[in-house]
Amino acid sequence: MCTKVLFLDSLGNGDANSLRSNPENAFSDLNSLAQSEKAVEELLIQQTPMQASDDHLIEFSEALRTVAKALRGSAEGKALAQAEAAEWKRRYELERSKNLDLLRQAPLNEEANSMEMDHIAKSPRLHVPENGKSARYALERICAHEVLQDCEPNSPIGSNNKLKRKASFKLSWGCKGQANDQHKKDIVSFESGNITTADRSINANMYVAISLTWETSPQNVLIFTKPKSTSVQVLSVEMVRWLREQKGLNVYVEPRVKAELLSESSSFDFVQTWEDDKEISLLHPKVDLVITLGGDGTVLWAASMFKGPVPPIVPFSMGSLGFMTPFHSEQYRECLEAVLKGPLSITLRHRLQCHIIRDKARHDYETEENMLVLNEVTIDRGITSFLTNLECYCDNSFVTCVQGDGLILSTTSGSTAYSLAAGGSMVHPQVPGILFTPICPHSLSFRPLILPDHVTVRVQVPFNSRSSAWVSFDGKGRKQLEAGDALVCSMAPWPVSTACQVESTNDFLRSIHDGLHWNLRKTQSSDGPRET
Ligand SMILES: NC(=O)c1ccc[n+]([C@@H]2O[C@H](COP(=O)([O-])OP(=O)(O)OC[C@H]3O[C@@H](n4cnc5c(N)ncnc54)[C@H](O)[C@@H]3O)[C@@H](O)[C@H]2O)c1
Ligand SMILES: Nc1ncnc2c1ncn2[C@@H]1O[C@H](COP(=O)(O)OP(=O)(O)OP(=O)(O)O)[C@@H](O)[C@H]1O
Repeated sequence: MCTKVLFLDSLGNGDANSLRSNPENAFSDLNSLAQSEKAVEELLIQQTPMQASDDHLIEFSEALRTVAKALRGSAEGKALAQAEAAEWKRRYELERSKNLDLLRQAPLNEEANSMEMDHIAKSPRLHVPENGKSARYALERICAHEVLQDCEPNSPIGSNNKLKRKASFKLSWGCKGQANDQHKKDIVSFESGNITTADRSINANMYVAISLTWETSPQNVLIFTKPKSTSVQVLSVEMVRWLREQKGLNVYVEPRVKAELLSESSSFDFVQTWEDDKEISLLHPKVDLVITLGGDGTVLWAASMFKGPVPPIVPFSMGSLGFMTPFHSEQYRECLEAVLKGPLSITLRHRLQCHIIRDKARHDYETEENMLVLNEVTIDRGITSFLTNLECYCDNSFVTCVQGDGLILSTTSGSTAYSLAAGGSMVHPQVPGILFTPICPHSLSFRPLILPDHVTVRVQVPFNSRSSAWVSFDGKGRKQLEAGDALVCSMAPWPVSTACQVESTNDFLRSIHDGLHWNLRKTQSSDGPRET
C-alpha cells in the first residue's frame, strides 16, 4: 500500500511539474508518462485478488489511469506543437534572411552594371555609422544614389534618360540621456534615401527628438491624395502648380490624379506619373519627399506603396481625425517652405512585416509576398458566427489561444487606431514594441500585452478549428486563413518617417488631446472642502 501511495504521488505531481517547468523536455516526459501508465496497468493486473475486495482502491486506480492518459495526451499535443513551431520558425528565418540578402544585393548588382567606377571616385563624403560597417556597406552607400534615373516630363518612371542624384539627408537624434539635451549624435547617413532602423543595441528610449537635415535639396516630390474629395482635388491643383512654379520641383502623382489635373488644365502636362502598377516599385529611388493630402488612411495608403524603404512623408490633414497628419492644409506654403529647407523634426514609425504560410504550400519554395503594415494586422472571425481559435506563439514560446472575435497585432503607431478600440493601451509611436490586443475575447482575464520589438509572432489556425479566420492589413487586403495556415509577423527594417508639426512627443500628445479628447474633464473648483 505504501508503495502505491508513493507511486501515485510521483505520477500526479512530478511529471506534471516537469512538463510545466521545462517544455523542451516534452518528448522525454512523454516516455516517462507512457511508462507510468503501463506500470499502473501492470500493478492492477498483479494485485487483482487483493483489489477485488477493495472497490475504493480499484476506483482510485482507474482514476489514476485516466489522469495519466490525459497528461500523456496533453504532453503529446504540446510536443507536436513545439516541434511544428520550431519548424515554422526555421523556415521563416531562412526565408527572411534570403529576402534580406536579395534586397541588399539587388541595388548593388543593378548599379554595378550601369555605373562607371569614376562615379564612385566622384561620390561625396560618406557618413558611415560610428560603430563601423564593412567596405561592402560603404560601397553600397556610394552606389545607391548615383544610378537613379531622371525622367523627362511625361515619361514613365523607369525610363533611362540621364544619371541623376537623389537628394541626400541625414538624421540626428536629440539625446535625452546626456546632461545637455541639445547633444546630437549622428546615427547613420541617408545619402541613398534608404532609412533603415538603427543598431538595436542603441537604447531607443534614450532618443527622443529625431531631426532630418537635407544635405542636398529635394527635387522630386510625390503627392498622394484622398480620392473623391472636392476639397482635396482643389488643393492638389493649387499645390502642384506652386511646387512647380515657385519651387521648381518635379512632381509625381498617381495616374488618377494626373487625369484630374489635366482635366483642369493642359498646362499640367509636366506632371509625371506611371502607367503600370509594377512601376510603383521604382518610386523610392526617384522620390525625395512624399506629400499626403487626406486623413490617416491616406498616410497608410502612401506607406503601403513602398515595400522597402520609404521617403520622408509630409502629411496634410484633410480628414476628421488626423493622428498622423499634423499639418494644416491652409498653411501649406509655409509648411512646405520649412520642410524643403529643413532641418525638420520627424517621427520614425515602425512597421510590421507579415507573411502568410499556407499549410497546402508547406513544401513549396514559392510563398506569398510579405505585407508591410504601419498600423496593424488583424486576424478575425470574418462573417462566421464561430469563435476564433488562434494559437499564438512568440518566438518558440506558446503565448495563448485566442477564443473570441480575433486578435490585433499592432505597431505603436497603430496603438491609437483599432487596437485602442479593442482596449489596447496608447503608446508613443517611437516606442519599439508589438501590441498583442485581443478583440472581444471570451475570457475575463485576457488583458492586452505589449511584446518587445525583436520577437517573431506566429498565429496559427489549428487543424481542429471549427472555422477559418481572416487576416487584414491596415484594414485592407483581406485574406482567408484555413486550418493549418499561419501568419508570421515581426518588425520590418523599413520604418516610415513622418514630418512633425512641432516635435514627435508634442504632436502625439496634441493628437490624443484634440483627436480623442483624452481625459477631458471639467476641473474641480477650489470651492469646497480642503485637506487640513
Ligand atoms: N473599431 C475601430 O476602431 C476600427 C475598425 C476597423 C478599422 N480601424 C482602423 O482603420 C484603419 C484604416 O484606416 P482607413 O482610414 O483606411 O479606414 P477608415 O476610412 O475606415 O478610417 C478609420 C479611422 O481610423 C483612423 N485611424 C487610422 N489610423 C489611425 C491611427 N494610427 N491612429 C488613430 N486613428 C487612426 C482614421 O483616421 C479613421 O478615422 C485600420 O488600420 C484600423 O486601425 C478601426
Ligand atoms: N490615394 C489613394 N488611393 C486610393 N485610396 C485611398 C487613397 N488615399 C486614401 N485612400 C483611402 O480612402 C479612405 C479614406 O481616406 P482617409 O482616411 O485619408 O480620409 P478620411 O476618411 O476622410 O479621414 P478621417 O478618417 O480622418 O476622417 C481610406 O480607406 C484610404 O485607404
